[in-house]
Formats: sequence, C-alpha cells, structure tokens
Amino acid sequence: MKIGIAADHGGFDQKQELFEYLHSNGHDVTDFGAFEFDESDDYPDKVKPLAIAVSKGEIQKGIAICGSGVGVTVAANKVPGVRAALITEPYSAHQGVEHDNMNLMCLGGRVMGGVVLKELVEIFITAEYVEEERFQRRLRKVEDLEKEFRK
Ligand SMILES: O=C(CO)[C@H](O)[C@H](O)[C@H](O)COP(=O)(O)O
Repeated sequence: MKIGIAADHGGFDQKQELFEYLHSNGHDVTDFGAFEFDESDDYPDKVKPLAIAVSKGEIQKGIAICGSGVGVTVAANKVPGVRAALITEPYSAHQGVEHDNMNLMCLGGRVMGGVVLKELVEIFITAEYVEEERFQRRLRKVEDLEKEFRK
C-alpha cells in the first residue's frame, strides 16, 4: 500500500514527524510537500498534488495536515474520487475507512500533536473498507452526486 503525506505551514512540523515515523516503520510513504516551512503558503496548493495522486489511485491512503485540518479537507474533496475527512478521534479514523472508504485523512497540526497523531495515522492505515451492500449503496450515491455537479 502506498501512503502519501502533505501539509501547509500549519502542519509542516507534524508532517515531517509523521513522514519519519512512517518511513522508519517500513511503510512506502511519499512526501508531497511542503518541502520547506513557508508561513505564507496556501493549503489548496499543498494538498492538490496529494489529492490528485489519491484520485488517480497512485496513493491508496493520503494524510493531509494544515493548522485546523479544515482547509485541506475542503480543498481535497474538490478533487473527484477523493473522500477526505477531518479526523480528531480514533473511532472515525477506522469507521471512516470501513464504512465510507475514506482515502484521505485530514489532521489539524495546531490542535493535535505527537502520540495522538501517530495513533490516528496507525488506525487509518490499518483500517480496511468493508464491502457491505449498504456501504456500497451509499458510496454509489456519493459518486452520483459527484457526477451530477461535474462540469
Ligand atoms: O488551518 C488552516 C486552514 O484550515 C491553515 O493551515 C492555516 O493555518 C490557517 O488558515 C491560518 O493561516 P495563517 O496564514 O497561518 O494565519
């Protein structure tokens, strides 16, 4: 499984730490930037390459971090095929994958840190989508929504 990670300035330090954590634990993880701290960078620019890679299926699990986690969530969900959510606690980190096939987990670097972030990442990357009819039906409806409003 390929994992991708990205952050703006609000999550830069946490992104560096999580990349090292995942890499040193033997995961296939790609850093999509930011590659240096720039307090004037903008979250849509920073999450876009990761969201595109998730959309193309090049990355199976994406992790995006900004200050609150809200900006990267909003931006990533504009890319077709991305199912991004802001995650702050363990239940949603696995249920979001099991029920909703969440493929991009968003985190707030200014509201969470350290061990909590690592725990949420562990839960997210180990969770698997459960192919039950009701979940499939709901995801088809999400795809229909996407198609309805696609230009
Ligand atoms: O949290 C964010 C968006 O939801 C961003 O990461 C920024 O931290 C936030 O917008 C604050 O921006 P600032 O330029 O650092 O004041």
